[in-house]
Amino acid sequence: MCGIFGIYGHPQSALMTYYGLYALQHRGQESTGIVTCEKDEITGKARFNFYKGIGLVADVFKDEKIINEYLKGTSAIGHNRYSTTGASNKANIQPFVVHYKGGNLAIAHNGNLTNTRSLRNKLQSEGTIFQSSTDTEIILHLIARSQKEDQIEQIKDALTQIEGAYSLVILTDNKLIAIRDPYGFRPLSLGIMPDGSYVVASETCAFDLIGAKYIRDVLPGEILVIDDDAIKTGDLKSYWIDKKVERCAFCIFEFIYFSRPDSKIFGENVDKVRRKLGKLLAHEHPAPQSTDEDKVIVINVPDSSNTATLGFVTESNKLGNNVKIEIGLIRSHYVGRTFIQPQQNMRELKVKVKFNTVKGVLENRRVVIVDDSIVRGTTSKALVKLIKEAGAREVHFRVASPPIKYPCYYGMDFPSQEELIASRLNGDIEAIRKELGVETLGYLSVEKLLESAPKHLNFCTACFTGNYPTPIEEKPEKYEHELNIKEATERFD
Ligand SMILES: O=P(O)(O)OC[C@H]1O[C@H](OP(=O)(O)OP(=O)(O)O)[C@H](O)[C@@H]1O
Ligand SMILES: NC(=O)CC[C@H](N)C(=O)O
Ligand code: SF4
Ligand SMILES: [Mg+2]
Repeated sequence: MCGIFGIYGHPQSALMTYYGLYALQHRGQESTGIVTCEKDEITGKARFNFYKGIGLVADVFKDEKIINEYLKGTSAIGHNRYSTTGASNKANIQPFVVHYKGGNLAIAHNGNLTNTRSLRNKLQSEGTIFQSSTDTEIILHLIARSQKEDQIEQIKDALTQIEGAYSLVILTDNKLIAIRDPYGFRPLSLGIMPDGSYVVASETCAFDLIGAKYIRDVLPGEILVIDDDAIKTGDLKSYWIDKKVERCAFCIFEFIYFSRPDSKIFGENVDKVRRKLGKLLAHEHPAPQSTDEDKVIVINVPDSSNTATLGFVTESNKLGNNVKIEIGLIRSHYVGRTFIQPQQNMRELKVKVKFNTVKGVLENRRVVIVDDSIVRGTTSKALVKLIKEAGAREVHFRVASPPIKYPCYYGMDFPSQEELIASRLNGDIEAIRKELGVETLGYLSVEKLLESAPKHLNFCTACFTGNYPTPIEEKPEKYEHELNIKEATERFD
């Protein structure tokens, strides 16, 4: 996950970044930060200002003075973090800002590197001092140590050494650079503001909020440079990462869960794909048959399964099973996404705090509940319990994605394989059904998942299939670079 944003050539770059990050809040809720580049009026020299904190965008930047007075400058980058390498602590808040032989440099990363261990060991043995326990910091050291003269060449040099998933925004004294790894795991889009300044963001919903127009995606393997020249001429320069890959591997989970339905990613509307997931789920695992006296009700798990539920219901009715869509769960909007909370004990509590049932709707009914995914099973188990307690006669669970059996090493903080319910129970659907305590359970197949997404694209499906598109010999672990694992993991208790 993680939300990244960048803007170049705008008088209110910090404010636009604030709004951009606000729209991307769903991608990371642990910490946030903004870096701006300000030109000194007299010397013309660039100065970087930054402000970062633990928490949500609106909380960290609560004091308006930070955006309006302190974070001056016409270019900026920002980051919302959902940690995948390194604890959820202050030292790991992005963007990272450094000063090196090429001037100021700031970086924000969405994704996860798969060769962090070997690179970090190598750099450390050569004397490098690390300030954080993230994978992202490695990129900075590799840029700074490059022997190349030209800054873009230094960046290219660094990128050929890293492996895994990375969508990046880099801010320098005179450029905004947007990068996507050659596999294109994570999305990154380019847009233009009405005043001609350029923006890049993880998802296009950030453009809608600030009035930017979507131009195109940053392409897999592309290093897109936006500078004063680009603003004047409209001619953006592209460079390419020197690494050939057999095929792209766009993260299909972006369509299932990560991205907002009002975004366009990988050139496709998320809403459209999500509806199709629901539609095909209705074909593969129909709701139990309704009768006129006993209509089956279908409920969504707000908000991430809303669109798939619509698809499921519309298709069920088309197929002749007259089900009724209902709002049976009410979500408190003051609780964050439970799944991205770092600690298990807090996650369970938050499911209860987050959802309540509408008893009048559920009482004595046969209920189909549609969710986008089951990871550990924490949410689903708790929800089934709540729905049964509300008096439902039967509960049928439908999942708009296949069973998650393998860990993700590319920017999704899936738990260890033992914690994944589908892996723990060896993919035995009947055993999962029993554990959830439902009458029937149906997951979408990998085949239908791929049918829902644009056919001409190549996707990563590793968490469902175990087919990792890149080498993963190192099997990176989130906390392996912490000096004090206990302290690092208990911070949110
Ligand atoms: O099996 P689990 O480990 O419980 O995780 C699966 C749940 O996590 C996500 O929801 P989450 O509540 O995190 O966020 P959302 O509100 O965006 O759906 C997802 O939509 C599932 O409901
Ligand atoms: N999910 C992400 O994109 C995280 C970015 C980076 N790997 C970090 O942990 O900070
Ligand atoms: S393993 Fe799953 S979540 Fe990770 S990049 Fe691949 S499809 Fe996305
Ligand atoms: Mg959910």
